Amino acid sequence: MLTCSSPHTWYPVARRKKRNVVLHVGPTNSGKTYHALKQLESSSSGLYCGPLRLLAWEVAKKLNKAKVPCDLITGQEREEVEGAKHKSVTVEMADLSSDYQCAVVDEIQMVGCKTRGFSFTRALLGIPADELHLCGDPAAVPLIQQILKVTGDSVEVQYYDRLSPLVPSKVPLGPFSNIQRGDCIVTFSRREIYRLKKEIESQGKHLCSVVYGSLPPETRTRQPRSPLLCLSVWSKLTEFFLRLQATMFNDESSEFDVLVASDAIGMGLNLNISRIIFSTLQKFDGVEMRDLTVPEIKQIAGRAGRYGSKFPRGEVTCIDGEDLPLLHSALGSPSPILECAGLFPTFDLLYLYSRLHPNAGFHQILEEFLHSAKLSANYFISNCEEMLKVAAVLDDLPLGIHDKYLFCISPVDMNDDISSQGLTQFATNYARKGIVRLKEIFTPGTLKLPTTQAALKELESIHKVLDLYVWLSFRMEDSFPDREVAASQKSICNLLIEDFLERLGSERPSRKRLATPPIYLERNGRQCRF
Ligand SMILES: Nc1ncnc2c1ncn2[C@@H]1O[C@H](COP(=O)(O)OP(=O)(O)OP(=O)(O)O)[C@@H](O)[C@H]1O
Ligand SMILES: [Mg+2]
Repeated sequence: MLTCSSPHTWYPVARRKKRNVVLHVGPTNSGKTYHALKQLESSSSGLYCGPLRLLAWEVAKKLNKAKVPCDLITGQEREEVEGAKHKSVTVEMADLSSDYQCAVVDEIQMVGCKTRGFSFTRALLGIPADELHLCGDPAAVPLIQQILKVTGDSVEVQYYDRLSPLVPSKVPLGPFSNIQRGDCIVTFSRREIYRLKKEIESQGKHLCSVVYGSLPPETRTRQPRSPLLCLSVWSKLTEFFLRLQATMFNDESSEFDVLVASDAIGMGLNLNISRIIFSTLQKFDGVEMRDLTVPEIKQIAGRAGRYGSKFPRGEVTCIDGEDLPLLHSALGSPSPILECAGLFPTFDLLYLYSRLHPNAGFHQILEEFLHSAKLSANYFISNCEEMLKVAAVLDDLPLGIHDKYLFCISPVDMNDDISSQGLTQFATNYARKGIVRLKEIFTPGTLKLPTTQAALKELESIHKVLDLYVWLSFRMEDSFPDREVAASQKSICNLLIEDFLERLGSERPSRKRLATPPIYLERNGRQCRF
């Protein structure tokens, strides 16, 4: 029986090194990432792993600006820079086969996340770097030290203090006329985000940028909208505008001086926010409505008053006065100590297991592996329900185990009929012909502006299918050759969804016609898993 009790042995390349691990820990806005990046910048080769696509972008931009050529790699995009020996990636994309002089894993407390934790654990155990810098919450220190006891690495902890004050307000926001330049209102439903934006803009004093996480990071442009126009250029344009808009809120001369965002902004980002205003301290977590946790409240609040920004003092408050006691107590409490880190078997391990059970299907292999996994107290097995559903579908197809593994970790939403049908179709066509043309499942140029909630939902599902195609095209380039078309249709989907949401029950504010730049961040871990 194979066990998961020694996951550090899954990564022999990293184990051949004695890594110098430095843990940079402290409150938000204390310079943890800054100091780790300084080391990265001065190294001959390096890797930055972040939890968000925009953070990976922020770091790539910073390094390139400092004349350190740096590639950007996320689940959905690759930008290679000539001569680059550095890479900035979303953590799921970390390449464990190359040697690095220096690597940074940001927001390392995410090892404890139910859905994405295993990717942080994989990076923690598997990056073969001489120097490994881990940035995050002090609550992760005992667990990381425990995990690294068996790796032979040296571990040093550096503590940091907040660089600029963060002041919880004694009073709630009050009327919306109290909104000021640099405010960021945080809420958790997309409908609420657009409602708040409309309410703020109807006061006639501010224009709002929008950031949320349920869609991938693309943004509206006011470019001509014909799907026939420059298909291959379209997705690059939206990517460009995302970045332009991400910097726009930071720009003092910009008219978009207020941000309305979901908790997708709650990690690491350095935006010019003066005050965080929680519209609520409750969110739906996919299963139930619950209060935000202490770390969530602290992370989100920590976006206000970033050191070096034009707001040297951050403030935080709520719309509802009844939320203030929870806000104050959370900001005054330490995060609970992390007990265990997420884990998911590597392909090599599953392959070995399948050799021992040659007649078993992939679903059975995965299921038995998960049942028999004996974990040390430091780990938990990540939630794999979705993957088991995919494995059950794939077992009817003549696919190799590596292909099955790849489809299983893809960003499909098996609870969405259209998305799961998309996956089945892609896998079937791939098994039959070895090549999957997009037009076999989707006709480009047929996307329409939704007029009902049902049509909106359908468009969101189509978006997921296109997203899946793009994801697969990055891993099986020859077999999924229509990436450009899929990516541009995906961008058009985003434009249409956003148009519908902005129109939802609202007239545009009379002050001026908006060219509002929404910014979508990734929050769904499955989006860029690998
Ligand atoms: N010594 C320094 N000199 C100049 N700027 C700094 C210094 N330390 C930090 N900064 C700047 O302060 C801001 C906050 O730093 P940083 O992003 O490293 O904080 P952090 O502790 O990683 O916060 P979070 O927990 O939110 O990720 C950044 O814009 C960073 O560039
Ligand atoms: Mg940071």
